[in-house]
Amino acid sequence: MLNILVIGNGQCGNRILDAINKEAFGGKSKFAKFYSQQKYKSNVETIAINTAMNDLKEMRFTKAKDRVHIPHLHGVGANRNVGKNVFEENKANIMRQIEERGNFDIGFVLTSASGGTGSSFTPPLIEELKKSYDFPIYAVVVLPFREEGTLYLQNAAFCLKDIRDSGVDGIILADNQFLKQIGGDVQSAYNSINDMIAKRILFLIDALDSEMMMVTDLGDFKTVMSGGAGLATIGFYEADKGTPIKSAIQKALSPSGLLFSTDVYKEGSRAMIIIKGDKSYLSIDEISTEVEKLSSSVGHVFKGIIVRKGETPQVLAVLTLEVAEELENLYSVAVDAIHQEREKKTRITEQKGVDRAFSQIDGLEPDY
Ligand SMILES: Nc1nc2c(ncn2[C@@H]2O[C@H](COP(=O)(O)OP(=O)(O)OP(=O)(O)O)[C@@H](O)[C@H]2O)c(=O)[nH]1
Repeated sequence: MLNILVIGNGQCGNRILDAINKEAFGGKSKFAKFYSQQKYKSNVETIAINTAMNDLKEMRFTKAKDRVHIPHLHGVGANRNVGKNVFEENKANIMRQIEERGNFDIGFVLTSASGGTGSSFTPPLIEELKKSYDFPIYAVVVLPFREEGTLYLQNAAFCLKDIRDSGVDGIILADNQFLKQIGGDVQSAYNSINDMIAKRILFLIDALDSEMMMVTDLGDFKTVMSGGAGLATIGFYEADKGTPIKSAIQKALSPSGLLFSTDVYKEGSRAMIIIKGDKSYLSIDEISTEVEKLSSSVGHVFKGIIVRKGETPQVLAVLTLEVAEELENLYSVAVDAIHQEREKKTRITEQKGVDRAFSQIDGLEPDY
């Protein structure tokens, strides 16, 4: 049995964590609190960390003892410098909360790259965890909608770089911009994206702790995640009875299955494909053909098969990337945003526009 730590930082991280708990407890919020029986055999400890009390209160499937409030106004207002200081001041408390949960085989830290709390807490938290423990830690990082504004874009660029420098064992990317194809209003898009991420992480956890016909284990996952440029994404597809397994694998690797925009055949570096379902669906020939197709373009592909009686097939693909064109696009937009913010600041200090307006009444008194 694996011991797994999942930490959700900031609003986005908290919500994805809540989606994981929802899925793990079978979606029964009322009962989950009382009968804390997870569906999965791994021991999964979840911790939500936030400066905003309201974000923590909003969680419906995460136990109160798993919600850690770090008092600082109602959040850090997308300011990563403030966030880093708040983390530093509260570091001992946060690390103690984690230490109390015991030791782990693997950890995940979930966050958005672009807000204040999650994006500034995650890099130093991972750094601290890496100093204190020797289990691998993976960051699951949500990139912003590109139209969310200059501050979010610049945060995303610096946050990702900070996470990469933190000693993290790999970064799994999910991109709101790419996933907004799901459609609907913002709240339902968030919920669907969070459910997508939760489902993939829980499948992975389940797979790493399962008896497989063809085995992939934590060691293989670590090898995949250490490939490429330290960046990865996850694809998933749940097929119905009539779908041939080769189409299910193709769909998991296609834009509709992935969390981040990439052509896996061009940008992939290493991969792990895990297929789960009743053995009547699992044609070894079809699986081998698809896996060979992928390995001929990306290099090494680990393959795992979990036989589950009566279940329709599901496919999970973890892919590390050698290059990520979409990330380069994001950085070029972020660089424009940083320049825009800087120019605005210079203009304000040079012109002192508002001060100039006020100075016109210097020395005057109202006359009634
Ligand atoms: N996928 C997804 N993205 C979210 C969700 N909530 C917020 N975001 C995205 O996260 C970014 C904002 O970060 P938050 O996580 O809200 O910020 P925070 O870490 O709580 O930081 P502060 O509120 O500034 O203290 C934006 O890019 C949002 O689009 C969510 O539930 N799901």
